[in-house]
Amino acid sequence: MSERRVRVYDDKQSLADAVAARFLKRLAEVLAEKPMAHIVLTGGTMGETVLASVAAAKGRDKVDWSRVTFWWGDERYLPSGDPERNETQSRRALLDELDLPGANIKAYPAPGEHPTIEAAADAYAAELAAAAPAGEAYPVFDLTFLGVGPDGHVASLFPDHEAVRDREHVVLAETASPKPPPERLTLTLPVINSSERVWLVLAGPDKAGALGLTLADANPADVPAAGVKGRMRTVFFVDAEAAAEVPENLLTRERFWTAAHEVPQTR
Ligand SMILES: O=C(O)[C@H](O)[C@@H](O)[C@H](O)[C@H](O)COP(=O)(O)O
Repeated sequence: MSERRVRVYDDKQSLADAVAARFLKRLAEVLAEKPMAHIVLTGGTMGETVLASVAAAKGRDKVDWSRVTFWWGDERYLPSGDPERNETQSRRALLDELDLPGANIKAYPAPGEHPTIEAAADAYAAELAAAAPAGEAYPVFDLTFLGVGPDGHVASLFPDHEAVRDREHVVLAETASPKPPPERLTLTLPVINSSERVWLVLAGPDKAGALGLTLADANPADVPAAGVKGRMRTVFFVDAEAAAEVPENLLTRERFWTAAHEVPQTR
């Protein structure tokens, strides 16, 4: 039974630090149960801020990162190494600091690697299938991170765009993104929702409307974040500004976790 929670923190930095601490703890719990964890990262400033907090976290090196595979929910279709690529930003914030085999970083193709952007989407779908359990199209994602745009978009699934309604494909090309750059690759909503847990991380007053509509169960075609539902848990980690339009009874107000939540050793 999937449960939806809203956890509110005073400000953007304590939000990012708390999500980072929870991530390391959750990762240790996953690795106590299975040989490889599959994590889906997000682009955007909050996604990057959370990764920077993980990089700075005391418990970071207690994790056996060789047992973690990183995917992305979407990617800007830009040349490899472009500073605007989600992969570049995730590497800079965290991944390049970890003792992590390159094969564990599952980057989307860049322009030129395939004849078309649609072929690039198919190539990433094939990579997901290659890492999947027999007969499945993609791995079991233990945790998917998502940022949320002011219009309620998640990954590169934008309001009223075809991709947000698609239930057939695993990866799609978006060629008219209202958020630059226009060309992107994205997981579809069913694939995002196949995740055991989805954590949406939002900060700032410009997200209050989207969060309010999401929690009021708006139509996902209009507010894609409203269509997000992890198999076990869906948690919105937000700062006080983003929570401004959420009814108090839906909020769990938290202070940043204390060091009491140590990260168990998995190395
Ligand atoms: O490629 C991207 O831009 C992201 O995947 C996108 O979905 C992002 O997460 C949201 O736009 C929120 O971005 P912010 O956290 O910067 O507001």
